[in-house]
Amino acid sequence: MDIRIQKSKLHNHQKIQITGSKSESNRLLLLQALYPQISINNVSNSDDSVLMQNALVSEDELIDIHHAGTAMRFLTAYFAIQKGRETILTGSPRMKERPIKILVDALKMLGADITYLENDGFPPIKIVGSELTKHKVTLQANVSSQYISALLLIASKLENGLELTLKGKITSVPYINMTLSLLQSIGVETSFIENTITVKPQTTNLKPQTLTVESDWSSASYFYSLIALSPVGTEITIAAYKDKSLQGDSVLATIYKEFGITTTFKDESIRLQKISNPDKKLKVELDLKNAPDIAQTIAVTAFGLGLECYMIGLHTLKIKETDRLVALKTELEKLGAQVEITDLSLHLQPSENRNSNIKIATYNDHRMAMAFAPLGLKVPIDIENADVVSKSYPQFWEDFKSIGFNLK
Ligand SMILES: O=C(O)C1=C[C@@H](OP(=O)(O)O)[C@@H](O)[C@H](O)C1
Ligand SMILES: C=C(OP(=O)(O)O)C(=O)O
Repeated sequence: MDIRIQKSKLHNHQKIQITGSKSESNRLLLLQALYPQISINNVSNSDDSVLMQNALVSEDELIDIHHAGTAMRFLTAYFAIQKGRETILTGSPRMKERPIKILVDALKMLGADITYLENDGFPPIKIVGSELTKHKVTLQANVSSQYISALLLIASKLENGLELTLKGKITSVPYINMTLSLLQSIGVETSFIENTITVKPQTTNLKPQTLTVESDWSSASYFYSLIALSPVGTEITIAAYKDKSLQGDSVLATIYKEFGITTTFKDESIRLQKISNPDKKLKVELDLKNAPDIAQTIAVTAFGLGLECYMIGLHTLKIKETDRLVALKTELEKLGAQVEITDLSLHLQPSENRNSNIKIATYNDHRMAMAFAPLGLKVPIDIENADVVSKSYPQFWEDFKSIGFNLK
């Protein structure tokens, strides 16, 4: 399904409810499978969380996780400790290009039995569940934090817990801290000192408890972009958010101040208001190693405002749903932008040039579709395979329509 966004204007003062964080949900679903005393409120209705949920209750040998990277990594660790069970974990063609060797090597060092079924270092993999008897492992931390979170999530079920030593510059740190915070909130003891993370084994039963997932901050980014591209005075309220978030993408509130947006927390909601237009000479400079999922949104906001934007810390973007650096450059250039990329950075030149009626390719990447949609406030635009949004935000187009977007 392609979507055409005609030139649109937002209804002011709207309120939108956003589904639970995909990252928090996928962690808590796995923890709930290990500790059934846990109940979860506001679980994400994203495809990736539904796939995670189904995989955890499935009794099939073959589990296909489609495009869900977090689920792929977390389930690799989960099935490695399901004693006596054989599981084949596979995914979409792109998933078979997303590396998993660092995690598989670490699990094997702890005693796991995992083999590659096609290409070394990549899914599909065959896992024979066993008791992992070792408890110390060192792994490279600069490729994806998901490998680290996967190990931490199963750690309290290992006989002696886990002592993880991280090598190299640690990437996407807030996601590691989110995992540790959720473990602590259910009662598991953890510590993170310098480059060593320790998780104690959980020997007693956890008490029954209900945890509430905060709404997804990466999804909130598209509303920040919308408000940034709207006239001064426009505002929107989105729910349900907390002042103290576990999600690193909550840094949006700080980043979008530069684009003239204020964020006010009230009654578990945030109100985004456009209070000024940024100076045309503004150069947006950011290191996004802690918040890689909002890079596409920010690049498109800067383009829509005609601003120069230089972002570093983007080394993980090449191994996500698509090579997001190449995808951003290709699609922004179709619209008239000038973009240079390296393996870890993107530089967008300032320009008022904006071609209209361009068809944006989405490369099976939900964030390509959602990041480019707000440009519909400036020029008519087509989004190819617009249903990719369901990977993290199935109601995305309904919500955009309800606040004034003219979609065909
Ligand atoms: O742990 C998580 O929930 C995630 C970690 C990040 O991945 P990397 O650590 O690979 O950057 C992020 O991009 C992804 O969308 C979700
Ligand atoms: C990178 C993402 O997800 P995953 O790695 O879980 O596929 C994302 O949602 O932007």
